[in-house]
Amino acid sequence: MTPPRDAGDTTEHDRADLLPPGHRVGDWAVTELIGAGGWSTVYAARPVEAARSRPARDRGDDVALKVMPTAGLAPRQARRIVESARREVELGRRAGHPRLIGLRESFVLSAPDRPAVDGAIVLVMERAAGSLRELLDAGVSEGERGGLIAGICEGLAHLHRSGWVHADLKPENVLLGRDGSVRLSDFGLATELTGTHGYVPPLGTLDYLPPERWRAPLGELGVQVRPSADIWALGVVIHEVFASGASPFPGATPLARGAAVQEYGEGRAPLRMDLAVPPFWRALAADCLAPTHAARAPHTAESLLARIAAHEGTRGARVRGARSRARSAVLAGVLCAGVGTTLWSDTVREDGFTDPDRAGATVGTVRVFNAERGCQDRADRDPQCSLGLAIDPLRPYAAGNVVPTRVWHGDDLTTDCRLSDGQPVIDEEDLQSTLWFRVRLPHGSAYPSAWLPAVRTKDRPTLPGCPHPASTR
Ligand SMILES: Nc1ncnc2c1ncn2[C@@H]1O[C@H](COP(=O)(O)OP(=O)(O)OP(=O)(O)O)[C@@H](O)[C@H]1O
Repeated sequence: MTPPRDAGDTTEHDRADLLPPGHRVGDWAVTELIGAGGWSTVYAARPVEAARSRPARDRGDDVALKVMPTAGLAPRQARRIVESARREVELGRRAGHPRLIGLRESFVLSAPDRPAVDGAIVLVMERAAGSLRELLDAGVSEGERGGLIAGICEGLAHLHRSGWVHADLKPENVLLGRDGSVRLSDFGLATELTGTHGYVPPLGTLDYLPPERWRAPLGELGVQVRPSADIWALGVVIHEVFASGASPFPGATPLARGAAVQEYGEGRAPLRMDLAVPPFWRALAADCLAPTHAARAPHTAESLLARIAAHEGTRGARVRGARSRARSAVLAGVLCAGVGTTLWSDTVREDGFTDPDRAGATVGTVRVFNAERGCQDRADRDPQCSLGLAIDPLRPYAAGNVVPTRVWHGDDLTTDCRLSDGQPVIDEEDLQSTLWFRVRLPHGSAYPSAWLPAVRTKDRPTLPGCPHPASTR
């Protein structure tokens, strides 16, 4: 919960705030420091009685104490802390769920001997074994990743169903039980929706703010947020889980990455995900990271969860089927070896695409160019190096507007016309073009033809202009 104008890191705490092991806080005795955020310090603690009578290894009743000091703060800051605690307590009371960290009680600490924490607000929470941030730092195993993301989605789906927006989703706030199960935490910014929006103070963690938050006006009630803001943050987290903690947005600092988010949001830069993110999760993250609220809104936590369930359900079957497919692929490779590299040069058209055999018809070839480093030398048609072809060249070139058929660097596509005033597309080298080529797809494809943006090829064959397509928007 860091002010957006900060660098996104938590501030250093005054050491006088820190409570030593054994210090009594209400009915609890501090056992160790867990960590500190911008406005609070979190300690592990156990019930005072148990601290005296039970062996250290018995941690069944361990709790986490979130201590939010108010002493010495300006009245506005103190009000902010009180408001943040109120939100946490309210949400804990009304929207409890196995995927949300449990809140046991809250009270104001009386500690006249320690003025730094006297009057602090204390939340007594279920203690988690760690956070997703710690797991990312240590390295998440491949087998854990899907389950973690599904757990986060379950928590978000419950929050959104209950009419709340978390508004500060990030790996520090994804806590993990001893069994690895997910518990969302830190509801200090969570807000209840009134209609389609909720309002939050102008705080948050820069790396997880969607493009629209960077220009959101600050009204009397705060800044407007919608559930799609949590979905954006989820997209960043998915990327981090699969790309060793790396953000999908380039930049050495949270502010620089924030600038990259804004460029992307304004259509001035493409979304560039790490190649380590597997295709299914890449597509899911891309939907979460749709640049506008409107494009993101169809991707609810519920719908993402359903997609994950279907994917995880078929994963076992796919792994089992992979061996036999690998055998078939070897056979297919042998059979195709003499065919050459021009794809889909067979005749036929049902859809208005020019029949190359027709007298006088003009067709050309465009060779696919993938500017992404590491993808040009690969011959294995790795899905992570594949490029999409648009369904509609008048709509944004993004997930949701691409045909299922993928293409790779070096593929030759047959094209019969060019459209000069399609949707502008910017490539990885910041070249922008509104030129598109209509290309034909192989028999049996879901669409008979699709559109290649000119930034994805170096070729400029002489072709007639395409009849202007009616947008499918
Ligand atoms: N119930 C809990 N059990 C175990 N660890 C917790 C618990 N609650 C918070 N933590 C950990 O304590 C640390 C501090 O949490 P806190 O909520 O104060 O700040 P933050 O989320 O890191 O930052 P900020 O709130 O300023 O955005 C975090 O690393 C968090 O993972």
